[in-house]
Amino acid sequence: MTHLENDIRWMQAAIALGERSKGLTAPSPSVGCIIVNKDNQIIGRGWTQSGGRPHAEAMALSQCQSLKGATVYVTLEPCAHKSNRGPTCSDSLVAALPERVVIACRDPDPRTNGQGISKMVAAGIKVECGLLEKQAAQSMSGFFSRQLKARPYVTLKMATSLDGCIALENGESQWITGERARAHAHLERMRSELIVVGRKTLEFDKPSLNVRLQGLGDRSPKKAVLGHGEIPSGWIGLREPTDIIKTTADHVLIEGGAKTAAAFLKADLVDRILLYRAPILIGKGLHALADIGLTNLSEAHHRWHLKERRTLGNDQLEAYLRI
Ligand SMILES: NC(=O)C1=CN([C@@H]2O[C@H](COP(=O)(O)OP(=O)(O)OC[C@H]3O[C@@H](n4cnc5c(N)ncnc54)[C@H](OP(=O)(O)O)[C@@H]3O)[C@@H](O)[C@H]2O)C=CC1
Ligand SMILES: Nc1c(N[C@@H]2O[C@H](COP(=O)(O)O)[C@@H](O)[C@H]2O)[nH]c(=O)[nH]c1=O
Ligand SMILES: [Zn+2]
Repeated sequence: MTHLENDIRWMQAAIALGERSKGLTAPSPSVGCIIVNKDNQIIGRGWTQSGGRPHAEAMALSQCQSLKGATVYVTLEPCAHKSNRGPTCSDSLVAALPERVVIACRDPDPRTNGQGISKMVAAGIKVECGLLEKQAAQSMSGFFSRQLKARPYVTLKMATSLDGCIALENGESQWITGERARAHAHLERMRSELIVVGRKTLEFDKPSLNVRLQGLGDRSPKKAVLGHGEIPSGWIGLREPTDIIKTTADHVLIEGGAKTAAAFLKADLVDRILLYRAPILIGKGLHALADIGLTNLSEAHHRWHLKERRTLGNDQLEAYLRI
């Protein structure tokens, strides 16, 4: 394995650690950190804890005796700002003095942005930034979206038939996709702070919108309804799609129906589409999307690119990111 391949492997592991707390840390990012000694063995692992503290680096550092000759892999630039909620990670790293710190993404938060790197460089630590930057930024998508676009990261989920329907004409939609696809969708719920459905879906499906995966029930997010009627107890009411900006969520999952999905697309608020497609035909049913205001076919192209494709039982999942 080359030096670069080795760095990539550890950074991928750090990204996977950060993903563990996605959905739990808002408004903080879910950072991952791995520390390896001079023999390339793991001596510390950390990820941002629930509520945003302790930070990933603090957790990983607490497991190490000495960082002599060590390399720290971290998905986000170590923080440089003072907080009464915990130590400043760049100061902690300067005190621990590893040989190298490899960072995926520079922190866009102005309290750190470059200052964490400068402190460590000034202390004589070799610092490299930019390894697997895109992949790491995707793992902290909600944080980057709030910092750079001042809104949460929005995923639209649709469970369709082969012919693009999400329900029969009479509204029946449970179930289109099979158990494995639905379990995967529950993992997506777990990584969100808020799930949104439209008023018709609320009335017709009476959905639970919780995480029904063994041991992960406490990772169920908040739920919201888009519309103008009464708001049931325990739900958040959204009068229009842009109301998600006012919530505390960094990752929002839109679970439909057709009018709600179209409303978020029309408002240009969708960053990612999860298309779960079952091998069934519905024919005269409810099409996945209501009007999105398209007047010209050329406007529809070059908006989405396929990021991932996988088989889940009998169903297919395609994940698309906005271009
Ligand atoms: N297979 C799947 O993945 C899914 C299937 N479904 C199915 O979809 C069907 C329901 O879909 P559909 O009929 O399209 O209804 P929706 O669930 O999308 O709800 C429509 C309502 O949402 C509100 N709404 C929509 N757009 C806006 C907007 N821009 N601003 C404010 N409020 C808005 C309105 O509420 P109001 O009238 O209060 O103003 C509207 O009546 C059901 O049969 C359900 O089973 C649902 C989810 C997923
Ligand atoms: N029909 C359908 C889905 N429907 C979505 O799931 C909601 C029901 O959630 P819950 O009550 O928690 O099970 C429903 O209102 C709609 O948003 N999802 C899928 O993965 N596959 C499916 O075939
Ligand atoms: Zn920190």
